[in-house]
Amino acid sequence: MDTEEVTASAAGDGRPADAAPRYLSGFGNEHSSEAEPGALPVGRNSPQRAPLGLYAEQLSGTAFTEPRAHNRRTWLYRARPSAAHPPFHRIGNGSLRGAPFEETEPDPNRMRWDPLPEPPAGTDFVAGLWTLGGNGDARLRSGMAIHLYHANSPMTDRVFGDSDGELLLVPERGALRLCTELGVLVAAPGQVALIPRGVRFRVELPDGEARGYVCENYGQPFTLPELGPIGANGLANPRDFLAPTAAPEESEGPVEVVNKFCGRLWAAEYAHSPLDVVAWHGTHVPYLYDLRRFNVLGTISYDHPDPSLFTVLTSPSELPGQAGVDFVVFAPRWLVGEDTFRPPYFHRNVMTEYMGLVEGAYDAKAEGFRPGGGSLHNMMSAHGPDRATFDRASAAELRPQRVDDGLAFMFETRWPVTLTAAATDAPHRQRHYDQVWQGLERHHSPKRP
Ligand SMILES: O=C(O)Cc1cc(O)ccc1O
Ligand SMILES: [Fe+2]
Repeated sequence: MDTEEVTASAAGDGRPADAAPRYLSGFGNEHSSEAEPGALPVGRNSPQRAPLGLYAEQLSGTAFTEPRAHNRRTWLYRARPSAAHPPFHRIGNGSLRGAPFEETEPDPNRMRWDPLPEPPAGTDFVAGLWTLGGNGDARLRSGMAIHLYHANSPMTDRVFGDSDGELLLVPERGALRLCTELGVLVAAPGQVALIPRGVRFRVELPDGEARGYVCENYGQPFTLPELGPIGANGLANPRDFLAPTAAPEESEGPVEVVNKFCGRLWAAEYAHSPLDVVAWHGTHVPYLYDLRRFNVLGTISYDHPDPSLFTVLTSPSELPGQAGVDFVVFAPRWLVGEDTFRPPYFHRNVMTEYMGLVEGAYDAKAEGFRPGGGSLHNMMSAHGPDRATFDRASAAELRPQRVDDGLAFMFETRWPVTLTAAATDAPHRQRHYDQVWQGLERHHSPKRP
């Protein structure tokens, strides 16, 4: 039996329950699932002979010795051990890059991009990955990378696994059907999915085409932020995170297993599908989260709180409060602040902010920030409302106001982001982004004492 099964319709993705994958609810749980009764050993992980002739295999996402609260590992019971494969050989990286990022000089300028252009026909998820930039070093398991994807073809006879980090997928157009070693997750725009480090998966495209964003986190696995004085509830609620249930694939090979290892792609031809896990239990699991389930908190008196209040997931670093990367969502909410400039304020931030837009518009930008596009405000760069937004919000009548015309998000990282050459030179980079802050007039002349 699986632990606490729920259906995707309970997850609110609008799909009929019978066609939907079955999910397990909870964040960080010791989940378990078996596709056939008796496949999961009882009372031990490594019996002399695993049930049903399966092979037992441990997948460790954290060091064996990490504290219990952080430890992540999963036991897999599979038709063939992952070890049964020929050597990996290098394959082309396409537009995918990894840290350290050294193709360009770190640039303090504010940047904005339009959505990725159409890919050539036959582009699958892996081929459709395009790296914008990042920081840290995958070899030191530290830092992060920002990728976008645009794909129009399902992955057939190939699966992908990332040794460098976990992948937070943020669909913007078209759902992703993620067939993973632990089962199936369907992530539609408005939802996010996380594939843990090393977990292999294939991406199918139920809508024929898919576009979105990826945060590749080389550092400590994403976890829920502390709630401090907020109390025991709020922000992203743990039970809204959904893990898959075992869904083994039968297919014999050949299957190309693509492995991202220290920034480069390698491949080995397996003679069987590596998605052949019949049962599993553990904590190193993929999950799905519906951003509209986020419990948005904000002021009920005055001023604009810092967007840390919108943190869905955080990857802590060794410095308290300085995340390797935070995933932050600007979900529909009410604004009621009295005598308050309500949109995001002008600011310069030691943390680096990459923003993307899943749909609609964002309340700091009147135009130019498009769904599928993105902006980068690197360490200490000055940004905030564009001129049109400043003028509008400074004059607005301050009634309770619902902001529900968009879904924006931010990857906020402790270290500056260095761009790839492709991102710097991209035809879809907006060359005149600075102009959105032009025309902010002087309204005051300081008086000399
Ligand atoms: O720059 C941005 O739009 C993100 C952001 C939003 C906000 O409400 C406050 C600070 C901040 O960096
Ligand atoms: Fe900002």
